[in-house]
Formats: sequence, C-alpha cells, structure tokens
Amino acid sequence: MPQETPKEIGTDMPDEFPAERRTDSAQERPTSADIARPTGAPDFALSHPEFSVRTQGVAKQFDSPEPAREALRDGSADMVVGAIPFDASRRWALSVPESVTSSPNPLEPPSFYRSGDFPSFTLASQMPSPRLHRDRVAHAVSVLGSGELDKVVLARRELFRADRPFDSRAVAARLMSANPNGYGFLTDLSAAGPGYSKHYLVGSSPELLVRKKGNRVTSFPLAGSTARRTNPDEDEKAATQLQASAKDLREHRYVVEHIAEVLGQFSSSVVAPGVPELLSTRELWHLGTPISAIVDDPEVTALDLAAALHPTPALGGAPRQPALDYILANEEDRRFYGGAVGWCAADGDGIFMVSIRCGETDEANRSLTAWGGGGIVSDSDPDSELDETKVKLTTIRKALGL
Ligand SMILES: C=C(O[C@H]1C=CC=C(C(=O)O)[C@@H]1O)C(=O)O
Repeated sequence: MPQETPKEIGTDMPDEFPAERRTDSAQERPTSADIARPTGAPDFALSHPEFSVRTQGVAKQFDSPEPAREALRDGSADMVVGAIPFDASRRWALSVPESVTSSPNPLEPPSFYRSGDFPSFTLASQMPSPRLHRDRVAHAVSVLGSGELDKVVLARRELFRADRPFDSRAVAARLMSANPNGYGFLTDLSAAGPGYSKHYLVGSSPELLVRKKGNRVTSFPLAGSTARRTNPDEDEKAATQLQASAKDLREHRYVVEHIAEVLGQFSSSVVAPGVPELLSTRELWHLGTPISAIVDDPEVTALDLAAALHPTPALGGAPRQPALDYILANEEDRRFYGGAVGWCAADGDGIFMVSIRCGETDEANRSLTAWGGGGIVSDSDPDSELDETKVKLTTIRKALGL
C-alpha cells in the first residue's frame, strides 16, 4: 500500500486533532462565534425537505448505542440524537437533548448565521495528498476482484483554517441554504470523549441510511457518481451515461444487496428495485435506489436499524468485513465521516443520514476538516476517482467561501 512521502500541501497535518494554538492578536473583529446568538441556537439540527428537528441542551450523553437504546426503552429519554463513527467499535456521540423543536418544514437558518460575518478560510493541508490518494486507488484496483475484496471505498481529507473564530452553526446554515434538498445537519461530537470535546460535525448529505416511521422503513443508498456539467445538454448526457455505466451499476449493486439483506433480518417484505434512479446534488449525479420494508417487530427502532446497516458498501465496501479491514489498515482515521447522523424517538421512529459531504470543526472554532471519498471496483480509473473526491469536497469548500 503506498505511503505518504512527502505531503504535497502543508507538513503540519495533525494525525489526530490537537487543540488549535492561537497565534493571532487578541484584537479581533467580533464574529458569529462570540457575539449574541439567536436564542434558539441548536446543539443538534437535521433538516429534511419534509421535516426538521432541532434540539438544545444535553441531559445525558452516551458513547455507545446500548445505554441509548436502554434509555429509549425505559422511558428516561424521549429522543436520542447524534452521530455514529465510521468505525462503529469506537466511541459514538449520542445525547438526550433538553428540548426538541420539530417542524413539518426544512430548517430555515436565521440570517444571523446565513449571512452574518464569516471568516476567510484557507486550505492548510491534505491527507493523503491527491497524488497519494491516486496511488492508493491504483493499489486497491490491483487487488480488487482477484482476492476476497470486490469493492472498497477510499477517502481523503482536507484541513481548512479560518482567519478568526467561527460558529459551526454558521457553516451548517450556509450548507443548508445552498442545498435545500440536501438534509443539512449539525451535531455536537463531545459525547465521544477526549479529542471530540466541542467538536461539531456539519454537512449536507444526500444519502439516507434509514428512516423509520411507524412500521415502515426506507433507505435511499447512493453509489456511482459523475460530476454535474454546466452545459445542460452535456449534463443530461453525463447522467444518461452514468445510468448505463456497467462499472457504476456494479458499484451500486453491492450497496443495494447489502441493505436488502440486512433489512431482510427485520422484515419479510423488503422491496428493492433492480434498476437505480438518478439523484442530483448541485455538484454531482448519483445512482440511488429507494428501498422500503415493513418491520415485523414493533420494538425495532431507527437506532437499531442504523446500527445494523452501518457501514454499508457505499462507505465501506464488499464483502463488508474485509473491506473494513482494508480501510482501517490503509487509511487515516475517518472519525465521524462515513458514519451516520440522526435521531431516534422513544416510539422507535427516526432518521439517520450517512455522514458524507461533511466536515468536523475543532474546539477552538478555528479549523474544519472535510472528507471526500468514492467507491473503487476492479475497473475504476485512479485519475477519475481522484477527480470525484475533488468534486465531492466542493460541497464543503463552497460553504466555506472557497
Ligand atoms: C463516499 C462518498 O460518497 C458515497 C456516496 C455516494 C456516491 C459514492 C460513489 O459514487 O462512490 C460514495 O459511495 C463521499 O461523498 O465521500
């Protein structure tokens, strides 16, 4: 597996996330991080085109799913919100909020966050470098298909530094405004313990891991992508080509098969169409399949389903365990990227989005680390895969004003 020597941009990329050092003068302009906030400033927010949930305060925190499940079961929690890390054996970031506001509409962040003072961000480092990511894809391609691995998802990250402190909510608000159909989210990661205190995960994910409403369960996995084109005819052509691409259809099929199989453990009526649909974001076309099921056991919750489904081959690979072993052995820690963000109520209803097109802010509110990845199969092209991560990272870059 190719290793990083030397880094292309910056040599100061922390492998973990130490507290940022402040080297600037104390004389700074006030920012949305330190001037009066709207009173409803949330600690967790998830916006969906048809509904939204915002919460404030933390009554209890959990770093694993079992006590959260127990709190929902024994009536001590009405709702649990938060995030599942990519590596589910690590500490989760779940909490019971003090107050919850739900609405039948998507969130409309106050103008204070959408258009208030916002710092300048600069790209400080990349890990791995674009060149190394390309080499890693080439290496994966060389082992895929010949052994036990059929698909593996590889990702890279970019660290952005701000010229003054910022509020994570301002980044979330900009993501929500720019992607109104994109399920914007914000969640505090403090419950995951050391290294996550006052870190927030913010993003705008188009990928639904699972939603449960009554006994009905839906999932809308994505895999197989191409960049949007500015010319409408070329854009349409790119979408048509994606729908016909054998490589992308294969990449997609592993995900649908996994989800149908896992949901089949909870339901005798899983419906998974054989042909994917097209889904577009501002930056990309994706192949997506709407999967639905009716759960047989009324006690099963959205949190149970998210825990069982995660990580799907849209972020891990196929078969699941060898793909995860490959990623954990060959890539830097993904932390909460590639996990899931959402909420689960005591009646079992809830929603979890896959945490992609997202970034993690640091405790000092001075930096954000964003990730972008893509599924690799035996006929993937390393240069195209690198380009795809660049396009995926533009969701966050644009929100930062880059
Ligand atoms: C891994 C990411 O995207 C996943 C979701 C949609 C399409 C994907 C793809 O075409 O590879 C990925 O599976 C990411 O955005 O970082």
